[in-house]
Amino acid sequence: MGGRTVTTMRELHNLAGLKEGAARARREQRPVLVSRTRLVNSLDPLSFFASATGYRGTRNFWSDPDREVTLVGVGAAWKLETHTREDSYLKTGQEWDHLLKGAIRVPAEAPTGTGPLLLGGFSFDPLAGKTPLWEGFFDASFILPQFLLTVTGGECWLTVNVLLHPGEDVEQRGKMLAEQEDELLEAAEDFHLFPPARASFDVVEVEPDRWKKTVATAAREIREGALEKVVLARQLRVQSETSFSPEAGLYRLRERQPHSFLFAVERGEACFLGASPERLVKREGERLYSTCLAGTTRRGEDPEEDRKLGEELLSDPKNEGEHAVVVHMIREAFQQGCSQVRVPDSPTLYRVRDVQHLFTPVEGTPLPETTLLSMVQQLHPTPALGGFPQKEAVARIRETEGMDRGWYSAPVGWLDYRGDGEFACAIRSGLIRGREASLFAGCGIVGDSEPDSEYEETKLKFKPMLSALGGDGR
Ligand SMILES: C=C(O[C@H]1C=CC=C(C(=O)O)[C@@H]1O)C(=O)O
Ligand SMILES: [Mg+2]
Repeated sequence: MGGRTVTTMRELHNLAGLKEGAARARREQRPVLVSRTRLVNSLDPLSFFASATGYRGTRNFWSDPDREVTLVGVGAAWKLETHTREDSYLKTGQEWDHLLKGAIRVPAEAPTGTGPLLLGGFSFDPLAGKTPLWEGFFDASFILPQFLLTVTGGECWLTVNVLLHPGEDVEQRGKMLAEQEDELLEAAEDFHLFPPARASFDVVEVEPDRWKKTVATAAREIREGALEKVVLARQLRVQSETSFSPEAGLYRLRERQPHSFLFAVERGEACFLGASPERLVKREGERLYSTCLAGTTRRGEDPEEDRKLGEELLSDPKNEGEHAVVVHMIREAFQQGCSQVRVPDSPTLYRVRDVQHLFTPVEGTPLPETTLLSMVQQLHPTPALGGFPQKEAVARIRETEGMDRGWYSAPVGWLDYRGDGEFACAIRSGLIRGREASLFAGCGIVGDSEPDSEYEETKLKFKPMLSALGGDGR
């Protein structure tokens, strides 16, 4: 009884925004976006993701390492999917701005991470050849979710987005949305998340010897001055007898990688997911943030060894070199796009479950013409993912890596109507499609890189995803 009354009230409330939107759509003879945001009962965002089974293929999950904002989008009120060549960042921004013109928000202001926002990302290199592996993952692919759950500041918000076309029956539309919304929330509330069981699967390393040779050649050419640094990645092919599940993967990643971004991008039958410790760029009003994360060692068996390894990393010239190239490039990009750029003089350590990295945060105040996406364009790929100089390094990866990176190490994240949002570098990640998965890991190669130790480094970097698939964390 009570539930029905609330729904009726809400339908009336919804209708106000929808009617205004419909009138505008009719007047301007174009689609108008209406977004309504409201507080809902506390929900586990993963339950919301997992129970939205009717929306498979469009689901997106995102969380920053501090768990300040967790976003789960299901369904698509609008999609942007392009295989463009080089201007996909700016084109995405233009299309988004166009859609937002005349958009109606009820209420007009709500917390960051609510309201109309896009979830998705970009491919690593739009100029690279495409293979069936990444089918469904465009060079730019963003979804404005039909339903967006936002967990922030200890509260849960639900945003419903609808694109109204001229002449649409809003009463009918409003009724349908309210029903779908109720169904989704009820399903999420009733859903019980259980720790997923261990899984067994076969792992095949794709041409590890060839990869080591490519590393040796790259290091030699770097010593000869061809370029300063290149990041070379390799792939594991995983096969199981049963289908891999994105929700089980996210569950394990959330448990085991508390200091990383968590992301899952579902497109069609496939899901790209991971737990990356690396921020590409974040915009929050008048602040822009990035991080330089490059240079790696393992975790110790005990606190003493861990500390010792960390100290060795901080003073190791090879890793310092790998890191310094990244700091140099990101600092320059910030100096072009921002004022008041702040970069510490020396790196500290960033520790996650399987590795420790050299870490330098970067901060600035964006110039008036600087947008989140213009910074993505400036930065991606940083020398932590591509190399330096950027164009030469990416061309080198395209020619020699011999695999389709797709979205691995590319920008993945979100962007809202205010121009705020955040993109992570999609590393420690993998693509699952039914009973198959492809995992990716790479290393920054510099002049004194040794193929065997870089190979060991990739083994550590595969661990989060092997364990996310249900392996024992080999
Ligand atoms: C390219 C990856 O890591 C980058 C990020 C941190 C440390 C790195 C390194 O030490 O080589 C890499 O530049 C990856 O995990 O696949
Ligand atoms: Mg390294």
